Amino acid sequence: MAAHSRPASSLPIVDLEDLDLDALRTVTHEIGFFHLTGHGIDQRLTDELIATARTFFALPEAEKLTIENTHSPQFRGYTRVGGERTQGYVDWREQLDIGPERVAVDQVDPDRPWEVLHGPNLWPERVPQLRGLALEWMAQAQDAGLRLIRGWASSLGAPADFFDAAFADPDPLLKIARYPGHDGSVTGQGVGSHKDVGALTLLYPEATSTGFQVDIGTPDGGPAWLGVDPIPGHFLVNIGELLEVATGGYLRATVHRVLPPAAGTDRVSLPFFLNPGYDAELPTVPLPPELAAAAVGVGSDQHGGTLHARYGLNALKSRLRAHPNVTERYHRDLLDLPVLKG
Ligand SMILES: O=C(O)CCC(=O)C(=O)O
Ligand SMILES: [Fe+2]
Repeated sequence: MAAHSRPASSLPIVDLEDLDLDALRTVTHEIGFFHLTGHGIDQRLTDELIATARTFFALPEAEKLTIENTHSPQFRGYTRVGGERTQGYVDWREQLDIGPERVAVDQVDPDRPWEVLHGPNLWPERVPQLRGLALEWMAQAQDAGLRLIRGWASSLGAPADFFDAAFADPDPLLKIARYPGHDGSVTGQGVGSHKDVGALTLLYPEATSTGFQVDIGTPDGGPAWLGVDPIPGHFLVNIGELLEVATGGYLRATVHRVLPPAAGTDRVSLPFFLNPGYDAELPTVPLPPELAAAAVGVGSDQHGGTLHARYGLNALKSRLRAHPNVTERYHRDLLDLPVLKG
């Protein structure tokens, strides 16, 4: 446990229907996390997706492993409990990773190694309704995310469409995650502390779920974990490293983690990562002087490495680290690429 732990309390609420740009900018500068309402994502669809995800996770392990990500050079499909790493330590969750349905690239351009991430999803035959539900839900989440992106651009004094070109053909990622209850004997890590690597994350946690924590930091730079309880019907939103880079650190990509739920319970969540296309680079926002004065500069990733403005590099670096089994099987050659070492 971190030295500083605080009881669960609420983050500010942002209403996307009636967006207060000053409030949006301030909360993203100061905390980097908020609850979102007015998002327009159909609650019945969300509930149905969660229920269908639970049907999938309840399948026999052997059935789920028919779509294990070890069958996907694009890191799509199912990750078994214990199959993922954050900061080198094992995470205690199982998940399905879903991206845009694309054709795999035959001849990857060595200057654009992230092309290895383009490809098809792996869908469970036994739960055929998952595909349509997940893709429809992702489309709705993407609409909400793009409205937020325009809000941030406007709130920083740039034209609302400042980032639009980078999101013309985006590469979002939906993780459907389940954290099994755990008695702490193997690990205390549901998912370890990290910043998200894309532009922004819309997270839907089930209303009763516990264990999500945000590092709001102590004045002397130490960790201070704030437990965040879900508000029914709301999403939790945070920005990722790309928006931190694009604003010289004015907007904050904040470290967060999930603790395993108590033994005998579990937690299902839908983190949706809205990202530009892999090839795209987010343009740097020319901040007005009063905001530029408060920009702290860009931090490093959780390994002390460089944050990249080009999403493909950030994404590939994080996928290679998080899923060593897929990396080992298909992408050993990429580990030697100088651009991915930093
Ligand atoms: O499942 C959650 O609640 C959060 C997961 C998360 O932070 C992530 O996958 O990046
Ligand atoms: Fe995250």
